[in-house]
Amino acid sequence: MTNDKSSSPSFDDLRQNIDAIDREIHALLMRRADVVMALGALKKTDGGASAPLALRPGREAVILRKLAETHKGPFPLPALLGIWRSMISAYLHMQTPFNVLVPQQDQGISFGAGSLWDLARSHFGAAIPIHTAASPRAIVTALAHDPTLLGVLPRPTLDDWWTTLPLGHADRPHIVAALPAWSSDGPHAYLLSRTPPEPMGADVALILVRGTEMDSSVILQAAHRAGLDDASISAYKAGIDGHASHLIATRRLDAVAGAEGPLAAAVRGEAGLAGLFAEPLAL
Ligand SMILES: C=C(O[C@@H]1C=C(C(=O)O)C=C[C@H]1O)C(=O)O
Repeated sequence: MTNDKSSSPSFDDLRQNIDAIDREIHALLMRRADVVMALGALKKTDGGASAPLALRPGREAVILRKLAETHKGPFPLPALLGIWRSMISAYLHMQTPFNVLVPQQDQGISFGAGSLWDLARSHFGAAIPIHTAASPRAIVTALAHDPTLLGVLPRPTLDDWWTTLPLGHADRPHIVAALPAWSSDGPHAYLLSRTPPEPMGADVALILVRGTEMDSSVILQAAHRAGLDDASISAYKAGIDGHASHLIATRRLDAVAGAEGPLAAAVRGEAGLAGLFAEPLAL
């Protein structure tokens, strides 16, 4: 028989199947919420680490990387990663509420091909509040005053906000992630947070050097002498006041702390870690 009901499930059978799976997914999401909240409570009591933000950008990057490595089958990996990004942001917001700032993009001001708002929305998902700020620099200032804010900033070659990052004390805005989390052509934007940056496995460290040295090759030579053998200048800005800022990228995280002294000496200025980010996944 060709229309044997037992061998080919009906529309109803299949839809009931989907409903049962959806109930399981929902129950698992609620279970994950309980665990995340327990973790959030632990973060508040453990060693007095009552950070205003529970954000762990390194852990988030590791979760996505593992997902990309183990995924098989026809369901599109970007869709899967998008679900996880949205999920992680919502859980983070349950632990410690936060707001995201993106710079306003008026007509004529462009921070790259896409809009930073769209980039932020797809990174954080539907549930996270996003607001505009007057400028990228205004976001750096806002974060310095409010540790529950996150900022999505344009690439450093498109705007000089990075020259104003404070250096020195630990509780200051850092670059903690690159957006989007997966990309065929590298970062389009950086995520700024007061959360201290943490290594996550496939990282790029960014060192900000501010001083009087205008020649980037002098800075690079100093970086190489300091052990940053792969260092490259990722952005450069000369001021009208005879001062220049350089942003140096390196994967030598082990050498970063020691490099700051020699770099500061080379520019007769200051040098410090501007942040760390996980390389976007190249799918
Ligand atoms: C759950 C945690 O807190 C946040 C939420 C995460 C998640 O939902 O997986 C991951 C990292 C953190 O940003 C954690 O620290 O593990």
